[in-house]
Amino acid sequence: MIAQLKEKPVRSAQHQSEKQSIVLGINGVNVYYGNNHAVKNVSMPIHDRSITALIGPSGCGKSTFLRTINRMNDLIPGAACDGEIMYDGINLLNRKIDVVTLRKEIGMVFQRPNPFPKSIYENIVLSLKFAGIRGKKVLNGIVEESLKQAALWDEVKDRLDQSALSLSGGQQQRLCIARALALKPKVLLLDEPSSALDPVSSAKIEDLLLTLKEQYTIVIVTHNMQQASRIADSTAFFYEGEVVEYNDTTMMFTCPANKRTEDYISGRFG
Ligand SMILES: Nc1ncnc2c1ncn2[C@@H]1O[C@H](COP(=O)(O)OP(=O)(O)OP(=O)(O)O)[C@@H](O)[C@H]1O
Repeated sequence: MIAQLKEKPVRSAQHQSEKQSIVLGINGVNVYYGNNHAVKNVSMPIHDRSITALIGPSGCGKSTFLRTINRMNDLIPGAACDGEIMYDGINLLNRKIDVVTLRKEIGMVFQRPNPFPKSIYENIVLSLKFAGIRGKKVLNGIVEESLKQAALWDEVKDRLDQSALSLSGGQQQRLCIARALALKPKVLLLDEPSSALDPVSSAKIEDLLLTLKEQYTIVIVTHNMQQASRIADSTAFFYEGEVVEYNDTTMMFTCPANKRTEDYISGRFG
């Protein structure tokens, strides 16, 4: 039988008191591409309504690990994983879980903005229809709410029927964030979401993430040390597939426990 993910609990004032509870409990996760052991025995907590940054040199397994959380790696031939990613009492790496439901709960935004070649409105509505949400009034409401959450509404409310491709890169990326938010996820995974953007658009994304963390749990891969130090509550330093250090971000950047972390954040390699 296919195990369904449980209904998402309603967020409430009581939920607020659990702010630092663990949303994703990651225990001994390994990921392989054939013989390449890309992620090695990774364990860490991901706390509720916080930003966790994954940093480390190119090829150290950050994106692979991120994609494993919502099972995007399943789509890669030859990829395999083991270990536990516990979410709401369920191991997300269990082959039997419904990945479509999982990806609604744990949404993903990629490095390059990838809107559909459709209108701004359709970009959000298509995912909702796919998720079985119907009714013009309901759909319109969610479109407005998610565009507002992504700090894009004021810029696009008078041109919802225009092509998403007519937006700037930064606007397109905020649209992709709105598209993910429309499905009301609990967790948002972002793989270098501002690396393809200019500094002004990048700053807008950072501001947006700081606002969104009041409601969502965010995990972000970034190459930008300043960005990690500005926005992340916790940071994990990956090196050759392992998490060498995981800590409160301020601690990691001011007082790294490991020499390799220190060398990386001070720009000696990577
Ligand atoms: N689709 C794939 N198929 C096979 N091997 C892959 C695939 N994606 C990544 N790898 C390998 O897995 C290892 C980790 O790569 P990954 O992209 O996760 O690292 P990363 O830290 O995110 O790098 P970057 O910062 O450059 O994006 C590398 O050895 C890479 O070659």
